[in-house]
Amino acid sequence: FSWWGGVQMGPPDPILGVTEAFKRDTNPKKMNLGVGAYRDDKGKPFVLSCVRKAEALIAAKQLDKEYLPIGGLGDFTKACAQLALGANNEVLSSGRNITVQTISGTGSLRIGANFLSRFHGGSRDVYLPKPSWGNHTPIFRDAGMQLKAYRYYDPSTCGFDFRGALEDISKIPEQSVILLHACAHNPTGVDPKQEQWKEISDIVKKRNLLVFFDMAYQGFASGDIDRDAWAVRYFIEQGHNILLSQSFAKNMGLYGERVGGFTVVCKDIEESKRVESQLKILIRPIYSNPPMNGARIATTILNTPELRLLWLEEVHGMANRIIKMREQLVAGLKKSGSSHNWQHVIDQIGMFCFTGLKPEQVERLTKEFSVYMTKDGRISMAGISSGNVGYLAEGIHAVTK
Ligand SMILES: Cc1ncc(COP(=O)(O)O)c(CNOCC(=O)O)c1O
Repeated sequence: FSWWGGVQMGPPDPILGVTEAFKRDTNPKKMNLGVGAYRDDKGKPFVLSCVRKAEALIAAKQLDKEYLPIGGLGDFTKACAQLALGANNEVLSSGRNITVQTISGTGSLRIGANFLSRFHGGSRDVYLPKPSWGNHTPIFRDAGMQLKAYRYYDPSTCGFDFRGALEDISKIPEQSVILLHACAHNPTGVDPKQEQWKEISDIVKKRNLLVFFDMAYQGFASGDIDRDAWAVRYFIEQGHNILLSQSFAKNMGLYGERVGGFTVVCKDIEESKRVESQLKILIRPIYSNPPMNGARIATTILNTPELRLLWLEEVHGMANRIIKMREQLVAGLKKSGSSHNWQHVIDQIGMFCFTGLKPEQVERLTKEFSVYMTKDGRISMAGISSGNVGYLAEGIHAVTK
């Protein structure tokens, strides 16, 4: 007897599906520009040496395996909030934030979505940039929120549709939730300039919107942790009591360790205690308490001066390699004879580049050159190395000339 005759075969995840197709390709020149995970210049996954050193320090302590509290490792949540807000941020000294350890950035977004669904009386509507990270939609939808969108990417310039964004945001009903990518927008790599963030902050305040910042790439975008957190800190300074999700997947390379944090900035410490109590009640029946290993690694790095310094060098190094690949790809396109304007490849920031390739051009690039990427023309810059950037430039030129 079948219990599950009614279960349909679901579509493969658009991002992870690309990797499956890549694996099946036998072309030795094949390139996987799909998944957003950093690779070094040899195309290999990269474990930061500050992580290895932290692991050795932790192992030497012979710590026990007792449960963490529901909200996670206390030293981690403190260091996580300090990293995002800056150590001497008024929010931290007045204790009006509550930060819980989550199952990486996805877990943080989902806890935030569930919290909104249960406690935000304002509106069920969450406004995402158009486009946004593919997983944002099912995360909020499955938590019972309604998804709406505001203009963000301008295909005609492969840049930021600032006017369109302001126009749409100025029409968002009061007390709706607006999701903002703090830096390194996924999938476009397009970030507002600081002057534009200031106007966005003003209009968001005028519309009395609840801000949910997703900061999955702090330090990985520009190479500077303070610069990448500028928008988050500016909005808080302007009086927005934000929600914030953080991930250490990319900036510490802790992908599979699932290290993240969720922060609610409250009116005062009394409110933060009430919110904390409800976050614990929400988390307990989902996974009870979070995994300790990755949180211990991140905390050891952040709180050990020489490891923190080493981390800052290594995250700067990762960002720099990506920026260099952007420059080399554009140089390669010019050398291949392309007459298009590829400036957006250099102007965009973070793991991804929205090339502007049309689906049929993506199709040809895959068929004729075994270059794999998502249909929207997004490429993960991390998949490019000094060894294959020339080949990629030839391929993109061939399908766009
Ligand atoms: C904007 C954003 N938020 C949150 C996350 C959450 O990441 P994690 O749950 O791994 O911390 C990610 C990770 N993206 O995954 C790479 C890809 O799109 O191919 C992200 O891009």
